[in-house]
Amino acid sequence: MGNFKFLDFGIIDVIDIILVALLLYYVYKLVKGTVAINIFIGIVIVTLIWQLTKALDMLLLSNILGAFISVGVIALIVVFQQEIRKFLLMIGSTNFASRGGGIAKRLRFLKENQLVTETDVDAIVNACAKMAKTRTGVLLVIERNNKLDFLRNTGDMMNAEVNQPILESIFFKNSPLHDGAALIAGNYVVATRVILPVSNSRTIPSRFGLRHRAAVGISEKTDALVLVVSEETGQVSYVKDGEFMLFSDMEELALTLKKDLA
Ligand SMILES: Nc1ncnc2c1ncn2[C@@H]1O[C@H](COP(=O)(O)OP(=O)(O)OP(=O)(O)O)[C@@H](O)[C@H]1O
Repeated sequence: MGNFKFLDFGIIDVIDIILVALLLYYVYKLVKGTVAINIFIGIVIVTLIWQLTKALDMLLLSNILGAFISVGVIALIVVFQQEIRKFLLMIGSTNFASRGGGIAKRLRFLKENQLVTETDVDAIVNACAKMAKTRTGVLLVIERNNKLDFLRNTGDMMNAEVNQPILESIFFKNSPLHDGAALIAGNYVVATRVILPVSNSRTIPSRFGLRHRAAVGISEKTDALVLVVSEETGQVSYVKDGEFMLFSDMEELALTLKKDLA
């Protein structure tokens, strides 16, 4: 019976399993669509085999796998440094720092079933719609809980209240500011010509170039929302958590943005 001690189940074991499942789910969400997903799946398989060999008392194999896994922790930190960074950012800024203020913010801005946000979403969406018609390339990053100060230094600081003409003049083809991304925090354009990290994700269709890859890149690393207008097709895309959404209905886009910013 000694061999089947692991079958004794208590409430703590159930909680333990649920927490590990949650942890695995969030790690999976972080690495989904990146090359790290294959490494993650490999680690899960090796760990399962290791646990199985331990349970079956296969000493030699379990010792070899155990040694491999303990050394592998250092390799993991190197391989997953981007994901670990995003995970810590998520824990540090999304959950604790903003929750208290979040409820007050929601109450303050939720009027008669209308979502009112600090950021002038209508000005942003109208500007994108107009620039889509004129095939003007746009890359707009909207800050949420994760601070994007590390990006501001890559471009030029600005402090202009968000409105449609300002956005149109930033991305106007002959404007010296049109290259790179513009960064919005609150209701201010805080930087232009910002260089974003480019995503290596293999799920991005090859017809999308660097502008779109940069949009996915920053949304994978932070909780920022990104709007892209393609210079080639005039297509408006909304990027969140590394996922692309193509929008042709601007009212629907405005509503989605307001919900995500509320
Ligand atoms: N890492 C980056 N950070 C910020 N902006 C970038 C980055 N990479 C490219 N861009 C912007 O995207 C422009 C080039 O876009 P490119 O044509 O490669 O992308 P695309 O996704 O095909 O977009 P489009 O459909 O508009 O052509 C650059 O001129 C620059 O303004």
